[in-house]
Amino acid sequence: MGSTNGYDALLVVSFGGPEKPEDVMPFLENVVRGRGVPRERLLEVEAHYQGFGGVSPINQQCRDLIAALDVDLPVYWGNRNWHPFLEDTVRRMKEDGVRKAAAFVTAAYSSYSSCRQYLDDIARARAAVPGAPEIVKLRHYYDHPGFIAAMADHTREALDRLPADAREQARLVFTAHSIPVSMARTAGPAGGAYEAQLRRAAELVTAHVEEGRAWDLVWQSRSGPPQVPWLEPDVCDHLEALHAEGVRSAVLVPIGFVSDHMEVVYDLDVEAADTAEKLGMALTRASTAGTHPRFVSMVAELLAEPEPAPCAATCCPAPVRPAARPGR
Ligand SMILES: CC1=C(CCC(=O)O)c2cc3nc(cc4[nH]c(cc5[nH]c(cc1n2)c(C)c5CCC(=O)O)c(CCC(=O)O)c4C)C(CCC(=O)O)=C3C
Ligand SMILES: [Fe+2]
Repeated sequence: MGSTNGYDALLVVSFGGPEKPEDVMPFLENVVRGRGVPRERLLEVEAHYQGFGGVSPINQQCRDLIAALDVDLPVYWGNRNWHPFLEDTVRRMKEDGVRKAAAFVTAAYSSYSSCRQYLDDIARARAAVPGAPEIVKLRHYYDHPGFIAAMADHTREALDRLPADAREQARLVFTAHSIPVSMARTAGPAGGAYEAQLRRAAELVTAHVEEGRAWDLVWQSRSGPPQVPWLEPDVCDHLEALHAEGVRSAVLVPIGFVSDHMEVVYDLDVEAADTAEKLGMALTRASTAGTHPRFVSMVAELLAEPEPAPCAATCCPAPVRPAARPGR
C-alpha cells in the first residue's frame, strides 16, 4: 500500500529489551534512569529477566512484526532503552536520504509513558542528528478495527483453551501496565485518557467476542516507590477477589500491550498463573496482537490515513517526580 503523505520511510519505535544476561542490568538502568524506582524492585525485575536466560522477547517480536509488514516503504526500527537505539537508527535514516518518515510506536494508548515519552525520545534522537528526517508519529490505534479484531480472535482462542465446563462462566480480565495515579489523571488532552481508552478497547473486544459477557479492567507490572499511588487493583489481587465472589474461571487479555514481551510472560504467565493455580481457578491468557494479520495490515492502513495532527504540547505531561531523598 502506498503512502499519500509523502512518507519515504516507516520507523518502528519500541521499548527495547536485553538479549543476553550481561545486558540486563544496563538495560534496566536505562529504563529507570531518574525515575525513582527502588533498587530492590530493580533487582527483583533483573531476576525475572535472568530467569529467561537474560533475553527479553520484545526485540525478536519487533523483528517478526517488521518481517510481516506489507508496506511499499523502507522500514527502520529504533528503541527507547536498548539496541538498536533510536538515535543510531535516525542517523542511518539521514545517511540513507530519508526526509519524512512515519513512526509506528508499539504502544497504543495515551499517557506519558506510552505516548509523550516516545515523542520525547524521537525529538531527542532528531536533535542529536543534524539534518535528521521529519518524523510523524502515527495516531493512537487502541480502537482501530485491526487491533480489536486481532485481540478478539486471540480472546476467543483463549476461551476455547479453557476446560469446556469452565467456558460459559469465565470472566474476561483485561490487563494493562499500571501507571502512577498522577500520570493517569493527566493522560491525553483532557486527562484520564489512558484508562478511558483501555476501557473502550476492552468494551469493543468483548462486543466482538460475546456481547454481554462480564469483563473487568485491572493492572499489572506496578513499579515505582511503594508510597506513590499507582492504578489498582493488581491482576493477582483481582483474581483473589473474583475467587472470593465465586468466579472459578477467567481469561487474561493483555489489552495494554501489543506483543508477548517480558511483562506479559512473567507477570501473567508466571505470577498470575501461579495465583490462579493456588486458588484452583481455571485460567488461560490471550496472545497479544503480535503478528496477527489484521494487526499487521492495520499498520499499512494507518500509513494511508491523512497525516495525524500532532499532540498538543500540554498532552500527557512528564510526571513531576519527588526529589530523591538524601542517602538513596
Ligand atoms: C504504560 C507502560 C507500558 C505500555 C506502553 C509501552 O509498551 O511502552 C510499558 C511497557 C513496557 N515496560 C517494560 C519494562 C519495564 N517497565 C518498567 C517501568 C515502568 N513502566 C511504566 C509504564 C509502562 N511500561 C512505568 C510508569 C514504569 C516506572 C518507571 C518509569 O516511570 O518509566 C521497568 C523498570 C523495572 C520495573 O518494572 O520496576 C521495566 C523493566 C517493557 C519491556 C518488556 C520486555 O523487556 O520484554 C515494556 C514493553
Ligand atoms: Fe514498563
